[in-house]
Amino acid sequence: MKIIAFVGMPASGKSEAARIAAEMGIPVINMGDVIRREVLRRGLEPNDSNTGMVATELRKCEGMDAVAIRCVSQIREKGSELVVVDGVRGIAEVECFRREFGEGFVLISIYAPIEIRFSRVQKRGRSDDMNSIEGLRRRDERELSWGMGEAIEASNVQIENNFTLETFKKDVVDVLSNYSGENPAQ
Ligand SMILES: Nc1ncnc2c1ncn2[C@@H]1O[C@H](COP(=O)(O)OP(=O)(O)OP(=O)(O)O)[C@@H](O)[C@H]1O
Repeated sequence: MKIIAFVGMPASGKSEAARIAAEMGIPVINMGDVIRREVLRRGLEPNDSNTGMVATELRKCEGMDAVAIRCVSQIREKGSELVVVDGVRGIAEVECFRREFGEGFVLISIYAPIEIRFSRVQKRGRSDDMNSIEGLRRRDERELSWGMGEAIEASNVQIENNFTLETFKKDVVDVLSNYSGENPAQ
């Protein structure tokens, strides 16, 4: 079984990469959805402050790999040879997946500079998005405090997302194709 996870700073392009994987017919588990589901279950509005609060609380009560542990059973339930995980946020989550899936776990980091990420956030208009570059910087810091930097450093493959969506799509398809198909290269 191969598990491919995407990691990267907010708005670097992880969801876009997961969407491309889904288009290739690969099942996708979204780690952010685990948190957003919990926010709704608690009857809260799914905005940035509530998703941040619930994510912090889950990790505080259940450990830094709380969200990853919840994903492992969902990954196994897919019963697929290849599953993509969108939204690894910290090194404890990487360690959890490596413990569970060993060499079958591949981490792909996606990089784009903050100015480009902010311009994309402004166009995205998601309910938990921030409306200033300072807001994005604060979110970067929150995610870095969860070990995002170490998770990025632990990645097996890096993809830059500084150019057009077409270029990014081609790069993501190239990397994913290495791991799917009849004769995976790695
Ligand atoms: N190369 C690109 N060119 C133009 N727009 C892009 C590119 N890559 C991503 N985007 C857009 O930028 C926005 C942010 O990307 P996306 O939502 O995939 O980021 P993310 O890493 O999943 O963010 P988060 O961590 O906040 O969930 C989206 O609207 C996406 O469509």
